[in-house]
Amino acid sequence: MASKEDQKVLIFDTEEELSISLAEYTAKLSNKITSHGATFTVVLSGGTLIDSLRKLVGSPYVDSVDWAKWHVFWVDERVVPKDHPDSNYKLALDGFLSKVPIPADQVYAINDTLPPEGAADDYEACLKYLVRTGILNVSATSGFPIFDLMLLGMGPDGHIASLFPGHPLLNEKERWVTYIKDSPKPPPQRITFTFPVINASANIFLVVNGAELADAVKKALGHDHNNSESGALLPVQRVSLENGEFTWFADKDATSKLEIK
Ligand SMILES: O=C(O)[C@H](O)[C@@H](O)[C@H](O)[C@H](O)COP(=O)(O)O
Repeated sequence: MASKEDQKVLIFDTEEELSISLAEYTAKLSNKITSHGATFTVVLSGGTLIDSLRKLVGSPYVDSVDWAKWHVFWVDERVVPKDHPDSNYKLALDGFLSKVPIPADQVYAINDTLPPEGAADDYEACLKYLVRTGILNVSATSGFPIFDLMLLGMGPDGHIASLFPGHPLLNEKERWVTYIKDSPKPPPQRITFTFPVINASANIFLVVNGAELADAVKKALGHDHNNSESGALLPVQRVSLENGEFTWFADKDATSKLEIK
């Protein structure tokens, strides 16, 4: 295990071992929260994250989790029909949600009949309604919603959610949910949580697998992470939890350029 001041980095020899640990950590966190009767609010990413969650829907974890208390959201979503191959909702339904008994009305997909602007407004309104009804807590300091767990992936350019390097959205300070129409990662039209919401999370598990992420991991976690000479921060480096725990789940390939002390 390595660590940067406020982050924990778990490094695994194989992706298989990573996925087992991810299931174990997720189930443990869920049980810790739901055993007190509370709901468990979980935010999913797209991409390979859903495959990394595969052990959670198998024994022993699938039987230990109180799925009835889960409320599921997306940190970003492509603005396509929910049955489209590019939909993060479809990806999660096929690979995860269809295998566990989370009540359908506790799974919050975007309104796929709206354009990006409307879909972002609608999703933000949904979150604000859930704050009013007590499903979501808000930070007393920032006023942004606090999710119990965000399960994130990262791109080779260090993007998380649909927050890409150099994009003005990185600086959004007011909105909870916004939209992008020129995503460098196809498809171009998406909605995404903003950094104030991501940074209000109680827990982030960031899953990084594969050698193609090694440069971004080195920049984010390496000893020159202050980037004094290597330019602007990567989006992943803008994760700075107000009052939460940020844990990296990384395989050996993704951390191959780190000098582990
Ligand atoms: O909608 C998306 O595309 C994801 O939310 C995105 O942020 C993803 O997590 C990263 O691009 C990593 O994707 P991979 O896991 O497929 O590498």
